[in-house]
Amino acid sequence: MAIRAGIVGGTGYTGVELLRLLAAHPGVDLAVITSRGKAGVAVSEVFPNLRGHVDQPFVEPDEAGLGECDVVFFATPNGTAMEMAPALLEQGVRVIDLGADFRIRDLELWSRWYGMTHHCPAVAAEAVYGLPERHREAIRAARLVANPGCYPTAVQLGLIPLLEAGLVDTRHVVADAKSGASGAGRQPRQHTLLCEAGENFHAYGAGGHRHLPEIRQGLEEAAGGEVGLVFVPHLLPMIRGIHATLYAPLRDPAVDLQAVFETRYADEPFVDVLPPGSHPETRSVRGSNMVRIAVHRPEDSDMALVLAVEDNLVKGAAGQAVQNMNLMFARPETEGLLAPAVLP
Ligand SMILES: NC(=O)C1=CN([C@@H]2O[C@H](COP(=O)(O)OP(=O)(O)OC[C@H]3O[C@@H](n4cnc5c(N)ncnc54)[C@H](OP(=O)(O)O)[C@@H]3O)[C@@H](O)[C@H]2O)C=CC1
Ligand SMILES: CC(=O)N[C@@H](CCC(=O)OP(=O)(O)O)C(=O)O
Repeated sequence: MAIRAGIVGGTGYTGVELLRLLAAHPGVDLAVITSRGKAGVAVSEVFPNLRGHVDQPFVEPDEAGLGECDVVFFATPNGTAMEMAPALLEQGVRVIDLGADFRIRDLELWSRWYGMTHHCPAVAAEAVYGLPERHREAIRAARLVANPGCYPTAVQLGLIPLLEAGLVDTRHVVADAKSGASGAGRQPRQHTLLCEAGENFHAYGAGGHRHLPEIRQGLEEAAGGEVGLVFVPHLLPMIRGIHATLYAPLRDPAVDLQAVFETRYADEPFVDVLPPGSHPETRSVRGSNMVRIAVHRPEDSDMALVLAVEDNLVKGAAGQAVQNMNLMFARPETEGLLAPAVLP
């Protein structure tokens, strides 16, 4: 039987990416797609790429029959899922939140970074962090999955092989990451206008970004202890893609880094460890659920240097959410996610 899926926030960038992936998924029936602003309008009228694939209308989130779904994805701003998820869970609906409401276990820390009081702490306590490469078995059984953020996915996948194996001096880890402008969402904002973001490049959040506690939580779990992390995001003048350059001081510079990464990810369908000396490009993953990783030990340095690329809207959001849904509903993990990247 097909999985009846609902999407809250179908008019945003992660929402339309979910629609693109789920419309082509053989095991999914797109039952409910919500928008407050476009209720009654056909999805394909708003998104012409979906004409002939998703022609049904958007509906209001409150009259949406979301309770009739098997799974509901929240592709909404932070703070929305925590309002609506408890009632859905009570009705037996499984929930995948693409936002950050359930990602951080320490809710005081969450409140400090997100500027809100958590609406449902008891529900938050049962959420499973949806990074399959770390929590596959727990995701299969989860009622509520906290889909990781876009930067946290790339940074964690780039560093966990080193941290799990205890190879790094964890006091001084640096994540220098760059994102395309779709990472900021579809709401118009001055800094993502073409004339502001085009022909321009800058860091932001250098003094502290809300992904810092999320990344640190995942890295500390992998390392089994504290990790001193500096994380600096940058806005790239392109639409999709994240490139993370990760610096980790090695305890033993003689370790075979290539073998460590190849062994750790040998069975991972969506992590590609590139041959030695490679420099992954964001366009090699554009539109695909793959993360590509290269590991270097630069000349005369005791650092491991990891380069990781992903599509922020796919493995960084909607693709990972579909991967999690596949696990939760005992479907093949890669179902609907194997299309190669779009190039050029
Ligand atoms: N963009 C990215 O690369 C990534 C984003 N994320 C996270 O995913 C979530 C969605 O991001 P993104 O798609 O970029 O955001 P957008 O701003 O592009 O879209 C947000 C969507 O949510 C809907 N919405 C807004 N407020 C509410 C509400 N109160 N109730 C119901 N629906 C609402 C909007 O539709 P309408 O107003 O019509 O109802 C719209 O469809 C965010 O939490 C974001 O942080 C995670 C990883 C990557
Ligand atoms: C380029 C850009 O602006 N990116 C966003 C990250 C988007 C995201 O994934 O954030 P959450 O899911 O954690 O809200 C930012 O830095 O705020």
